[in-house]
Amino acid sequence: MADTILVINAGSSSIKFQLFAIEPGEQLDRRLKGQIEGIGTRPRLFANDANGECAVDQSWTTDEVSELHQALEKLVVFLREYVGSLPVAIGHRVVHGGPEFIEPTLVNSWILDHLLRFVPLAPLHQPNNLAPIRIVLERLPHLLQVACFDTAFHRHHSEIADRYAIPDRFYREGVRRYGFHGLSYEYIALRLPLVAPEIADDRVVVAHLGSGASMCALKGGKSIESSMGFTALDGLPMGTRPGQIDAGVVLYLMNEKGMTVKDVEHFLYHDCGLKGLSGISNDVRDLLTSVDPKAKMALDYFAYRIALFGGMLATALGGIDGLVFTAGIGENAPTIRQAVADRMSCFGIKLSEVANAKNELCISSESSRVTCYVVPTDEELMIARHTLQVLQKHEMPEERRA
Ligand SMILES: Nc1ncnc2c1ncn2[C@@H]1O[C@H](COP(=O)(O)OP(=O)(O)O)[C@@H](O)[C@H]1O
Ligand SMILES: CC(=O)OP(=O)(O)O
Ligand SMILES: [Mg+2]
Repeated sequence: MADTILVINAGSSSIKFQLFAIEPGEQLDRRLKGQIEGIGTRPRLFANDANGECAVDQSWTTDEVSELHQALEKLVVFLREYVGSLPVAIGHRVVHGGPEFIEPTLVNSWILDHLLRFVPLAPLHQPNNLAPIRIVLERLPHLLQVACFDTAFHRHHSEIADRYAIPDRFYREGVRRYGFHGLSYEYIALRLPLVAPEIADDRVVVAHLGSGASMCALKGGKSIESSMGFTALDGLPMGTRPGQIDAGVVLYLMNEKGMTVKDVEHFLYHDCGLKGLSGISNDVRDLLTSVDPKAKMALDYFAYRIALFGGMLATALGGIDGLVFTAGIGENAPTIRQAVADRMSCFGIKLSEVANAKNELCISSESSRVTCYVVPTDEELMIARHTLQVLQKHEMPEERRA
């Protein structure tokens, strides 16, 4: 079998993974795609092979797999049996790279310790992103591991976009508007010339709507502004996170409600967003099928905020030529896309009802001034590409390195 790259995207309750073979001509060929989901609730490992056939579908009790480490053990057992050989490298999604990590980086224990410093800035993601790296470093120290950062794609924002209106010393120590979902936006930016060439070089707003949700302003394929900031709490409302919120609310919770810092952190990451607003669920599928008026209100609120941020990003771009929807909700929920488009009709956005209902690639109507697309994202493929590039540099003799 060809050399392989394993990609791990370890989230708050799931580990997504993909295995790519490195074919001649440095082509990446997907061999496996799967996840362990429901860690701590209904743990289940499933994966499909390159033909979309089921490679594994296995469930455990919560006693057997109650947390990420146990899920990783199960994944290793499966990969060892199914694949046999070790990958030549593992690429990891790491949500926060802080001010320094602006490109994919080969990890050693020094780098890992450095990345641990960003745990407070991404408490829902960073510990889980780093846990598999630590385990592999301990057990297989010679296996190359590459960290690919969600923040990196946004690190070339202008200073004005990167700042908060707080004293400069905080900016210098790293209190900046980083932005996230960069691997997804980078993938979309690379797809646009292939699937939407007429807007790829222009002013495009991309809405990554998944469990975490954000929007990005792309100018000529480069990120110039994001709805997210210092942490992945800012911007759009999400499954369990509120998005933009007056800092005064946090002060109120602490001063008037006696909540501790930890209470507030838990509240903002786990109890707010669509879940808090609806009191029903954080999952858009549940809200779309619910007849409860609160579900409708939460979805209206979601679409309203997406449209508001769309307007903000269009201003940053000096206009808007394209609107792209991606990730779990963006790719699969026509009703949400329609509600966003209706609220953004002042920009000349008009969807084709038929194309939108079918989740087609181009969903705008002929009369729309802005071309609208649904472009499925692939953060794992982006990570595999980065990992391969780092691998190539690493393996090249010193004198041939750029
Ligand atoms: N068919 C669908 N219709 C509406 N929403 C969906 C559908 N499928 C998935 N989703 C939404 O997508 C979310 C997950 O998106 P995803 O991009 O996989 O997020 P993440 O990678 O952050 O876990 C789910 O929580 C659900 O709300
Ligand atoms: C950064 C972020 O919110 O990621 P996710 O969508 O995976 O939760
Ligand atoms: Mg995600």
